[in-house]
Amino acid sequence: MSASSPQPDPKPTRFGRDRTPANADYRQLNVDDLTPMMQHYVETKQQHLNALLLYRVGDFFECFFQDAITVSQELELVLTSKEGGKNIGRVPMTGVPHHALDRYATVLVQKGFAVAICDQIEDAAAAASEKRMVERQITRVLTPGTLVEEGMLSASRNNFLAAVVFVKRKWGLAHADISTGEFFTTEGQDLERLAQELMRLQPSEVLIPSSTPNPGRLIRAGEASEEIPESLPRQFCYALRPQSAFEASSTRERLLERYHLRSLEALGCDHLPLAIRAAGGLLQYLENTFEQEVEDRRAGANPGLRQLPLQRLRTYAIADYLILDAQSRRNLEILETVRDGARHGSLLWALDHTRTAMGSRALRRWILQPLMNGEEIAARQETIAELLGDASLREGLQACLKQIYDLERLTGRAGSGTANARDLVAIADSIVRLPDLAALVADTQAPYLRAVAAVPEALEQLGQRLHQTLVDNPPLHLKEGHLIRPGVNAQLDDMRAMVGGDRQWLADLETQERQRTGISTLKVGFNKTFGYYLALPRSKSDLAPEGYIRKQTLTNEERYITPDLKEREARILTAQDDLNRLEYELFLELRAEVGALADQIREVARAVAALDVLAGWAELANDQGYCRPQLLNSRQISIVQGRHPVVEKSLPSGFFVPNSAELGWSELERSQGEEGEEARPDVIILTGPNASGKSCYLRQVGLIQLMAQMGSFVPAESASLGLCDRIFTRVGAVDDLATGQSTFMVEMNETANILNHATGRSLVLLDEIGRGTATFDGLSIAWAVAEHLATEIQARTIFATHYHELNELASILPNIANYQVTVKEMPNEIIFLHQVRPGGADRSYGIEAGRLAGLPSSVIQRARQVMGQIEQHSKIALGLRRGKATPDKGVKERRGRYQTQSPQGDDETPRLQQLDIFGSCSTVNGKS
Ligand SMILES: Nc1ncnc2c1ncn2[C@@H]1O[C@H](COP(=O)(O)OP(=O)(O)OP(=O)(O)O)[C@@H](O)[C@H]1O
Repeated sequence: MSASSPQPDPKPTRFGRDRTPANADYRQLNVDDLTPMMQHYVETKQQHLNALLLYRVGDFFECFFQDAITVSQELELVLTSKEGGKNIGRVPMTGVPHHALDRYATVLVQKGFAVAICDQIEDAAAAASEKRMVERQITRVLTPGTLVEEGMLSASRNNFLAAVVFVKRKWGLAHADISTGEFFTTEGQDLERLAQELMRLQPSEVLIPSSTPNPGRLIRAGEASEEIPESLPRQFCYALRPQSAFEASSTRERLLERYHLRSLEALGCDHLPLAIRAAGGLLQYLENTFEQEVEDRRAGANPGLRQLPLQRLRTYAIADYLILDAQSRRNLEILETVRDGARHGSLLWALDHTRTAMGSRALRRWILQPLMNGEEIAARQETIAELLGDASLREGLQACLKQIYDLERLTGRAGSGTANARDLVAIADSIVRLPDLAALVADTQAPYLRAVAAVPEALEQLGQRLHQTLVDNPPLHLKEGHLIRPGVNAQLDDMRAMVGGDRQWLADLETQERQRTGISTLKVGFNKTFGYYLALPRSKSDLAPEGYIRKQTLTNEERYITPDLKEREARILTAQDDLNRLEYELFLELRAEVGALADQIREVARAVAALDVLAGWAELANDQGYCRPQLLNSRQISIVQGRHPVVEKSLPSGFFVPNSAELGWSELERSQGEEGEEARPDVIILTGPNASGKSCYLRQVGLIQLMAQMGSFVPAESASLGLCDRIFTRVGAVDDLATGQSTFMVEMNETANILNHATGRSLVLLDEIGRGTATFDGLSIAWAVAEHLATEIQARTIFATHYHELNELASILPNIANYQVTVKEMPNEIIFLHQVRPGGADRSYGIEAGRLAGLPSSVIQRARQVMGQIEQHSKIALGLRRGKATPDKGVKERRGRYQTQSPQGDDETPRLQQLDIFGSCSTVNGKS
């Protein structure tokens, strides 16, 4: 039994033949036979059929019937039983202690369950004295996508709830994070795009219209269901909603009403019917699960309606952002590494120099949504440039940002009525930093710096008021006083003085009674059961004076009360209750004031978060020597001496070998057949030995392009980059056992996806296509894919391969060039230079790698023999060439630019020497 689960019932649960506890299904029981509490439980459960119901009984939240079985299994708690009523017998039961509710509820929600919490809303003693059942109410329904509670959320990522609607291949998608208030909607044409967008958002819960008789059901991640279209990813939790929730006119009305508008034009979605339906359906769900009247008679004051803290709906277009599909995100290790799924070693890790939780969430969003708009990119770049040029401004800002708490989420909790006093103090502590931030940026120019240059007066006043009202370190509990400073409210001060007087009387009583009885060890004490008492050691109990009424006997102590003491006690306790109630009321007023300013606070919070990201990027650019890329409206990709942002960071300083890249044959050149300075290939065939750095190079080009479109500076000496609409990668090959697909099929699916969706504006990074099948099949496919990309799509492509035969393509097609990663062959070893140079490699040194990996020498020897024979006898039929790909004369001449230089070209020796000096070149035998 878990230490924190309730005491087992002495009577064990009866099990049926199938090992299911008896009476697990309350629908098969006669409700009238149930005890009153069980009847109430069942009534409540019937209103929340799709949630697990946690029902407060004393110090525990308990579950009964089938929920008890599920919860005990999911949380590994002991399943016990409780008497259900006359003729009923025992029903399954489990439970968690009330103080551990959040922890257990979080686990259930993370596992994809909805959890309804039914709490006691009055003091149990009051109900007991009137001999009636204590009143309970559903106080919160938790679902994966509707959390605001601290401790249930990760600070560095959004918790999105999404809603989708479809009409044939058209779709609408809305998403919201109620912990930060963000709310977005969009619509599109192609279901594959919808899946990509969901993969970007990684929502915790997706609402989907359904015509089942049981809408509201949650389909947990990975669970099979016919309700979910095949094209949608299965790794999310889906909540089935009735079709009516997404109905066109009611969703429009709901949005108009929410935002007090006459037309949705102001929200930018008036012309997007599916975006409206998705947003309206999402809003309805939130209103149902989140907005409700909260009553709590224990406190005397009523927190009232829990508001839904949503910001204004924002409409966006998928085409406004560079598309990076899930596969490419994975291959480029954007959020986590492929090997172990760790953040350390990912692009996110390399780019994260933020100081606030809001900043770290914004960073994640920006990384997943690189821009297509040159002006927006320029605004970010300008801010970085200004911060880069002024180290003291940057450091000052970062020091100030460090002291700003998570204003977005704190404000969300204030707006929704779930914030405690510490949350409000944290808001105040953050708001009072804003003028410092504004002062620091007073003389700056860049847009993101100007955005924090003025602090709204209302916020400054709010910060002061919060500080003046709340004590510095308030307790977590709101209903036990000690929240409000003296001098804030005259009535409160009077009450405190009165209680203080009575407490002094008690303190004096101890001294008086010690003197009167002559017992120096006499004490005045308090406990919850008996209230105030006078305590004497047992050895002195016969000295107890007249008038002492014995109340309790302990091993070493006798406890007494007196009529005077009881009278004072009644006064103190009543006054203390009144005092706590008044403090709570004052707190609620204050919280509502913060809630009323939520929009303004969040606007500032957004600006702070963006600045935090950019200040971090400026720091990174400064530390790592990044440059400001020039963004162009052409197909050009020119990177001079580029580096891989993550590999570089993981190697000792100076070890990474920079490489340049030129891609993107311009239309002008193509039409004029010109050979100017600008001539660049569309497709690079990249060859080189195993472990020479091919994958690293192609990833580096992709990451530099991505970083540039995020608005960041990039690891290069200089870069001129045309905006990309999409980056595709196919790197490595793994079996997708979960979907039953072989390595080769996964590879082909991904390749098909690229060929079907890439455009002339895309960047395609292919690593070893075709290696998962027989050599000739693989080579033929690789050949055809490269040809298709160069001729049909003309996408900028880097194609890393060990099929050296592909080097032939460059002599056929004008926009293909060969590059290789060079090595230096020594008598007993190969030195990796990691330099990308024009020309094609003719060896992979795979057998060398095998030798150094420890293959038996007999195997190595035999492999060399076999290779010699194959090289002698095999000839790849180059009849694979396509007629239309025959190059013209101009092309043959241009080809020399890419091909004639040998790998052992002029500048190789100096590089080798330089590497030797720094000891940075690696060798296949691992020595440097
Ligand atoms: N430019 C570079 N400077 C320094 N080290 C590098 C560079 N490029 C790659 N490396 C190092 O070489 C290792 C191997 O690189 P990479 O995986 O890119 O090789 P590869 O050519 O793709 O190999 P294979 O063909 O076997 O897949 C990397 O882990 C990295 O540590």
